[in-house]
Amino acid sequence: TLQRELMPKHVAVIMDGNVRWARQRGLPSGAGHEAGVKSLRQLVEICCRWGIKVLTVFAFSYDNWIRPQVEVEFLMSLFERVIKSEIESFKREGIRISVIGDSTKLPPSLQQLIHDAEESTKENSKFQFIVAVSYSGKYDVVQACKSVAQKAKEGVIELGDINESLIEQELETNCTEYPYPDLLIRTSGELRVSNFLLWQLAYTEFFFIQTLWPDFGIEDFTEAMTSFQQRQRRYGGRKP
Ligand SMILES: CC(C)CCOP(=O)(O)OP(=O)(O)O
Ligand SMILES: [Mg+2]
Repeated sequence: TLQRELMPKHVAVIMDGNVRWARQRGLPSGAGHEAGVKSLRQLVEICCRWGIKVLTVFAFSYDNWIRPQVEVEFLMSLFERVIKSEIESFKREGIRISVIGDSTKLPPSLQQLIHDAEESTKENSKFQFIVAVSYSGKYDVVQACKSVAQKAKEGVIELGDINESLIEQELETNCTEYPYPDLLIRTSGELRVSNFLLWQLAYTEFFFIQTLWPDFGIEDFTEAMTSFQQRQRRYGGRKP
């Protein structure tokens, strides 16, 4: 059984398999994404109940912009619908929502919705829900380095000042006090990171599961948690 004191602080999830789930049922891709929203809402509830502090989900990769326009437009409208339908319950449940990624590519109405949702929940400290939308792990590192380079150019810092924490402060995960996921879960059997968080995953435990995201439920999450709680994290050290 799971032990509360061994719960991870920060869980990251690559929600994958929505389209395969839909195809298996002879449904359009949108039906898979709609079903995926239910899995996500359920996971947020469980994380809150189990005392996890941060959940980061990969909702739309910067590389997903190459998908068929009809699917991209469906996803953009789905994100709007979900924020509108969930924002009040997030406020009630003390959930802070943060969005990371290149928001400039999002429809202006979605950008506005995200801004308002972040503003109206930024004081909530019980649980932080980070949604990566139009996000690229490599670009996150690039923009952080650019900020540091700018400070060096302005003479605000010396080259000798540049270290890991200076760069980490500029990463898009600087919106949370727990920027490093303890556990990364990827569904649907794919065994890759797909340009999600990169720097932040340096010492993250990985858990891969065949379940397609729309089918992911408390049994799957319990399996991931059980596996995580059995891990010995040595951060480069060796077995005693
Ligand atoms: C946008 C993203 C969360 C959707 C994840 O599922 P997917 O569209 O990659 O589905 P498939 O891997 O089954 O093609
Ligand atoms: Mg996929």
